[in-house]
Amino acid sequence: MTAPAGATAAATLSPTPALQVRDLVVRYGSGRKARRTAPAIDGVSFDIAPGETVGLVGESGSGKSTIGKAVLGLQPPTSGTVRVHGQDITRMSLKQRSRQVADLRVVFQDPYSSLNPARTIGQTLVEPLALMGTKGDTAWQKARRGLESVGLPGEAVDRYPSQFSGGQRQRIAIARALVCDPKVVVLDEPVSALDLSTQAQVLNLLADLRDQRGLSFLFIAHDLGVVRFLSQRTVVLYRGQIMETGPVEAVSQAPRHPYTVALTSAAPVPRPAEQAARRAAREALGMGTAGAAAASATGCPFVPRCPLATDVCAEQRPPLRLIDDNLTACHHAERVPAL
Ligand SMILES: Nc1ncnc2c1ncn2[C@@H]1O[C@H](COP(=O)(O)OP(=O)(O)OP(=O)(O)O)[C@@H](O)[C@H]1O
Repeated sequence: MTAPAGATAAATLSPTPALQVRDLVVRYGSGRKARRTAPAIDGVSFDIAPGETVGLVGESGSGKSTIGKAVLGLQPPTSGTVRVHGQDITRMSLKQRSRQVADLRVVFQDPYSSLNPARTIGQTLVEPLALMGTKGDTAWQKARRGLESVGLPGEAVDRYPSQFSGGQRQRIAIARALVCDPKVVVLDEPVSALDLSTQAQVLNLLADLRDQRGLSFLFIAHDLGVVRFLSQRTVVLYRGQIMETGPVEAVSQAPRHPYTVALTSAAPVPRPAEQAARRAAREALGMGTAGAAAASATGCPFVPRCPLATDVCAEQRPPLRLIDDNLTACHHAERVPAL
């Protein structure tokens, strides 16, 4: 596999991906100002195979949600393509997508704002079905079965969102996403608004539904631990570019890129000694308080994190070079001492 130039690295390529993102560039705004600012997404490519879950991780502002929005048609890409089962959906309007692309659905982060409080659960579930041409009793039966498939009683169709807990609302949001039998679901931080025990229940439910139905998930999350639970592969994003991709265990346990190491070290850990070691690792990479100041002074996200880099790069983008097919890194990265 040959990765495109720059920071782009295509994840595993399957012959008929459920979702294919190619050379995606997204710039916010318009006109000269937009052209002068760095793109929010800068040449991202990855595939998701049928039945596969790919975890998209990165710190806040790295561009995870922008990729999710571009895939869902909520943010038009500046260039690049998004294909669902081979169908190029990049230039379709939202209306066209909702009618033609039954294969693609989303679960958002916040179960409190993603459900309309004025509608019953049943009305919320039959709406996407009606758009696809399923109406009347058939739609209501599907809605009841949809609720049962996420562990809620079918009679809940007559109730309102305010009558449910956060975890139950997220189950309803999952039922709404799955009621049209999609093949690909974008999960945009689906458990980050939930408490820990509810997170585990919802993750288990998602894993079961994926395995029963052969679903493909693009699973967006900050938390590598959460990603590890559900995903087969991980894509690590930083400043709109892919830094590292690979099997989830390899990326979590033996990250090859300094940014992934730092991201792993940001995940909460239970033991104080381990926490202290990880904090030291983050400082060594310049991702602690001191490093953040240096990074913002130069605009280069990697060189200030490399303890050996005294000849600080003045480039606005990281001086990336290809180490192998799946990995790009700062030219100083290999000199960062092993942690
Ligand atoms: N509507 C917008 N207009 C202009 N810039 C935006 C807009 N939405 C996002 N951005 C910028 O695009 C970049 C990527 O943002 P995005 O929300 O995709 O990141 P993220 O990784 O999802 O962050 P978080 O985890 O905090 O949600 C950021 O620099 C952000 O400021």
